[in-house]
Amino acid sequence: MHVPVRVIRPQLHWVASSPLPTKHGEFTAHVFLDQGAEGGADKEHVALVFGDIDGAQAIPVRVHSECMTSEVFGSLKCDCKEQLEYALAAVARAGRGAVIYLRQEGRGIGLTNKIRAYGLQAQGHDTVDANRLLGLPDDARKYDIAADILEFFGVKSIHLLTNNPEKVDALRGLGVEVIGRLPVIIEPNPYSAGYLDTKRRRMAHKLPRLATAAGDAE
Ligand SMILES: Nc1nc2c(ncn2[C@@H]2O[C@H](COP(=O)(O)OP(=O)(O)OP(=O)(O)O)[C@@H](O)[C@H]2O)c(=O)[nH]1
Ligand SMILES: [Zn+2]
Repeated sequence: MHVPVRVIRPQLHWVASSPLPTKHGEFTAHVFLDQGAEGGADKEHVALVFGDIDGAQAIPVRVHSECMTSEVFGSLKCDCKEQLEYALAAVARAGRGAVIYLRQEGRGIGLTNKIRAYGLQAQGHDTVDANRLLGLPDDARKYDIAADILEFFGVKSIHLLTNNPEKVDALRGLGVEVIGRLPVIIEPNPYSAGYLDTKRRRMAHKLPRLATAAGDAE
């Protein structure tokens, strides 16, 4: 059987797609093979597309970063899984849009380092200081592949589902026309409250101020 592959750029290929029914409706899952990943390992990024987005303007798009701990294991330490669910529902409700799922676990430092950082957080350090104690950047993510994927689909302009203004700036810097930002606010729980507050205070995320600082040890 001939398996079609489309080259987006030398180390980024569209390699597969299929309808994917979800509890939010039927998406089409597209897989993009990234052979430019640092350390040599290939990465498979996913775009979940709802409706016809070719040439689309002002559609809702979420550029989401992998978080195995919450999305697979149900960790309560962060809001990632609920943000992902929220975004899928919002895109389906809008009738067209996309969720781009990038395999940059732990804000790009990888699972091993994220778990090391969690170990430091368990000793009382916040999410920013934990990364720094490991000699790692606060945020090591890149969004060039998301920009390439949007261009591949012919998307003209988007509303970005995020609380992170740096993500908006990064995508704009890569040539994506981001018309506006749609907040993705998830109610904190006792384990995530300190983390979300740190994102508000130290990472400039547009999040509501905490009523109390309870659970602040992250
Ligand atoms: N290094 C590190 N990464 C974390 C931690 N908690 C969650 N992450 C990762 O953070 C990434 C998500 O980034 P966030 O800062 O939650 O949110 P964002 O994507 O910048 O902003 P939103 O678009 O509003 O979600 C995922 O890759 C998670 O695995 C942590 O304590 N340390
Ligand atoms: Zn998370």
